[in-house]
Amino acid sequence: MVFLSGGYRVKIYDNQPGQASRAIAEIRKQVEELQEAQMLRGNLSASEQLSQLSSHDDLSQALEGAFFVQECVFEELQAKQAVFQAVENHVGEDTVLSSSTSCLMPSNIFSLVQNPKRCLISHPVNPPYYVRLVELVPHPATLPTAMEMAFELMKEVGQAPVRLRREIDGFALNRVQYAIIAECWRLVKDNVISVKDIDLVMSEGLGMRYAFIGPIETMHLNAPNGLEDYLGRYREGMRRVLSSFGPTPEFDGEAAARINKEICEFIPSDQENLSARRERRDQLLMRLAKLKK
Ligand SMILES: NC(=O)C1=CN([C@@H]2O[C@H](COP(=O)(O)OP(=O)(O)OC[C@H]3O[C@@H](n4cnc5c(N)ncnc54)[C@H](O)[C@@H]3O)[C@@H](O)[C@H]2O)C=CC1
Ligand SMILES: O=C(O)[C@@H](O)C(=O)[C@H](O)[C@@H](O)CO
Repeated sequence: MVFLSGGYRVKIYDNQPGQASRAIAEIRKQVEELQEAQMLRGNLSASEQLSQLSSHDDLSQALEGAFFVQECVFEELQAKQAVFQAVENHVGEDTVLSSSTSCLMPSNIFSLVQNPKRCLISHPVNPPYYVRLVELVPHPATLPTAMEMAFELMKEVGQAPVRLRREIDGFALNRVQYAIIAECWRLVKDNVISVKDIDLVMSEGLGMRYAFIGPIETMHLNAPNGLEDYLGRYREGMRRVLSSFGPTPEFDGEAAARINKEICEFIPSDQENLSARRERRDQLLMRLAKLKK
């Protein structure tokens, strides 16, 4: 949907028979609903965007003419390795091959690829149509031209790409996200705060600021004379609090059961309720994205 909004021809392949055509039906439904709600991205109408979309049960047909591949298969290393081995047989030397992986290292994913110079990670953030960040992470052999091409493509289709200078486990987004999750989990596990309230700490606290400015700029703006002033005021407190971070908590056992019970109390886990809350989330994210323009 993001690439369609940028006016590109998009060809979908899935190795489950019928899955790609089901995706087409779902995308058509969503694109038409977005246009109805005046939330459709890009300059083309829903019908113009959908005319650029096709599904294929044959991988070579799907790849014919492709200059960029966005792999989106299961988060399983062997599955991704097999996909890129197959894909490489049907594309030109210059076609950029990218993976959506959240956490698998590019040097592992592309380890079986003959020409890894054109391979990289382009990690979106769920839901990518409304959260525009894309992390571009190079394989050790990735050419700068491949990173540059992916960066320009993502900008062109309205995403917000960032570039990592080298691969690292979890990239940037999930390293930060998991550090936050670890401390939130610990505070709830240790009965310091409830699940609902720790989520409000983010959504009504840090998230309000981080929706517009990042952590470092927040520090810079939080003290009269900028970042150095902030560090002068809070360096000791930061050191003391950070030194209290114990080992990574276990995400299972009694704490997990209790936390799951609590979240299901304020977000009932019936599918209808979850779908309604996702729809509300997406509307708010789209309004926030428009506000930030
Ligand atoms: N959905 C999202 O918003 C985000 C997803 N990701 C990453 O994207 C990838 C996909 O995750 P989901 O979106 O949850 O998709 P999913 O796991 O729901 O679906 C994966 C699809 O890949 C297909 N597939 C599996 N093996 C295949 C093969 N060998 N050839 C062709 N198709 C194959 C399956 O039939 C299935 O339709 C994962 O690596 C995930 O970490 C990362 C960030 C955001
Ligand atoms: O929050 C995210 O989008 C990231 O942690 C991910 O990359 C995870 O894969 C997952 O949320 C994507 O569905």
